[in-house]
Amino acid sequence: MTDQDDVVIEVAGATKTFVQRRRGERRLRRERVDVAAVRDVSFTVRAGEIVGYLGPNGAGKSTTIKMLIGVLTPTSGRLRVAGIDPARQRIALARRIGVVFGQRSTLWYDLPLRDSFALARHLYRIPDDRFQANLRRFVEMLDLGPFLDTPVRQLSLGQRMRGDLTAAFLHDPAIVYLDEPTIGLDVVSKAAVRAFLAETNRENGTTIMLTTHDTADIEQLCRRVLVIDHGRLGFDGELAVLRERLGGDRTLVVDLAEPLPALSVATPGARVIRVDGPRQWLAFPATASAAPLVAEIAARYPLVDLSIREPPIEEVVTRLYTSGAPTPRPAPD
Ligand SMILES: Nc1ncnc2c1ncn2[C@@H]1O[C@H](COP(=O)(O)OP(=O)(O)OP(=O)(O)O)[C@@H](O)[C@H]1O
Repeated sequence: MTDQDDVVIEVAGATKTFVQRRRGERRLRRERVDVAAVRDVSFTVRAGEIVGYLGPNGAGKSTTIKMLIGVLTPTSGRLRVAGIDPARQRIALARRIGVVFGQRSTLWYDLPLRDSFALARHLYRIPDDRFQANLRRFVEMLDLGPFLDTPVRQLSLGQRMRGDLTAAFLHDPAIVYLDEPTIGLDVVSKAAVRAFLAETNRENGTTIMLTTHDTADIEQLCRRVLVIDHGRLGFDGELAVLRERLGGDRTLVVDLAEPLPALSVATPGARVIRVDGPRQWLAFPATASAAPLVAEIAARYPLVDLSIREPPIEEVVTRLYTSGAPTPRPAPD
């Protein structure tokens, strides 16, 4: 199998321009304004990847996903999902994909959860053995047993989201798009959603594209991220690379044999930022190796233990959005 055979999502030079009507300068009449929501975006996703699709509000994330599921037709460019042109063969594509929008439910509000699943089975013509096996597994993983007979409108947001996830995965889709799947959930539900996504990706090889503003989702699920801003793809690569490029400082935490005043270190860019008894925190550039700093401290002070902390991903993403788009980088091979 060649690398190309593995590609399940292909976006080549996709552009989507909306016409918006705005009041003109002299407020006499509304003017037509072209808004390029997505501009010349290209990327590919391989089978089995979990990709985080990030960007500030209005960046073009939803527009991209809507083109990928065939709801919007691109103004120009080419999209292929599982070999299918989404806008032209939306129905054929529906069998291959699942979609979860955190803010909107695909479940039937007046029906018990179980009936929404039965409808999905009917709609997607899921073979009975497959349906039963998937349902059993997902209900167990997401702890949905106690709610199966509850009408959806009586479910909490977290219970409803777990129901939506089940509905999206029941027909064994090859690709699932999730738009803010953990928005508004408590920590327990967030953890359940993330564990479910990680497991279905691992066990079923489901390709997952995840739009989120929750940096813990990214941290825990996505090795690769795409960052879009003002409709343009600004970064495509590993989260670790993004962090390295924009991360600012890492922190070396050292435990000394005794409490000491702030250590005086000569390693360029390193400085003590906090002292608490025998423990001290030293910031040093994320792009630098920790080795010289560790060696210096070990040689000059009674070092007992150490650990290195990466900059929080929140900080990295904020930096990315506020610093302008970094140099585009081709998708990793
Ligand atoms: N149907 C539409 N008609 C006109 N303009 C639109 C339409 N849909 C989106 N836009 C515009 O396109 C741009 C991108 O919107 P999009 O919804 O794709 O952003 P987003 O990255 O998903 O944002 P958010 O994080 O807020 O959901 C915005 O400027 C938005 O106003």
